[in-house]
Amino acid sequence: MEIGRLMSRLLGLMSQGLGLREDHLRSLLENNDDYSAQAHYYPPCPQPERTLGLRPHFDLKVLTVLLQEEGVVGLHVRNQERWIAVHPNPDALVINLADQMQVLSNDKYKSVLHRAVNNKRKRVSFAMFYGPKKDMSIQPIPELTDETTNRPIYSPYTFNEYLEKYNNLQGDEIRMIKETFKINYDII
Ligand SMILES: O=C(O)CCC(=O)C(=O)O
Ligand SMILES: [Fe+2]
Repeated sequence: MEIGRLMSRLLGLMSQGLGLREDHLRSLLENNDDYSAQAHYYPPCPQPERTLGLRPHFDLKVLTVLLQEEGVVGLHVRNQERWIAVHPNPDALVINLADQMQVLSNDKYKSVLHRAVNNKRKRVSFAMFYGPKKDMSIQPIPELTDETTNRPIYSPYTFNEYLEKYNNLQGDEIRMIKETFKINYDII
């Protein structure tokens, strides 16, 4: 399956980027992984500046592969207090780094805050979310932490616990879930 090959390659490169063995993330997620997909249809909007297609969020899983329709810009990523438009490239997929990758990497990688804006014309995008099964335990990879300068930033949790917190949070604010699992070293 093509998407499986792409994931395997990405996980290999991301493991190397962390200074780990190439198969580290792959073997962590092997037999613990899960794919889901979502198609988005953003209808034509007469006053696009007055609404959002998707409000700012972090993706929940590990990595997201996004296919964007050509000719219309909708995806914005947050970078240094600004929104940057990600122009569709017919020969490229967009890969978004999601929350569980940030936690596994002990914040060496950062999940990306993003949103989708509307346009006067319709837009379609297709997202494939790659992540852990619900019962997988998530915690900073021990090889990336120590007891001095690289202390683990998050305590272990199951992906299901993360999802429950996500589902229980309401309101329009950006949902900051991983932050609730941060270890407070001041009170230990
Ligand atoms: O439509 C887009 O470009 C963004 C979709 C998205 O962020 C998501 O499905 O999580
Ligand atoms: Fe997203």
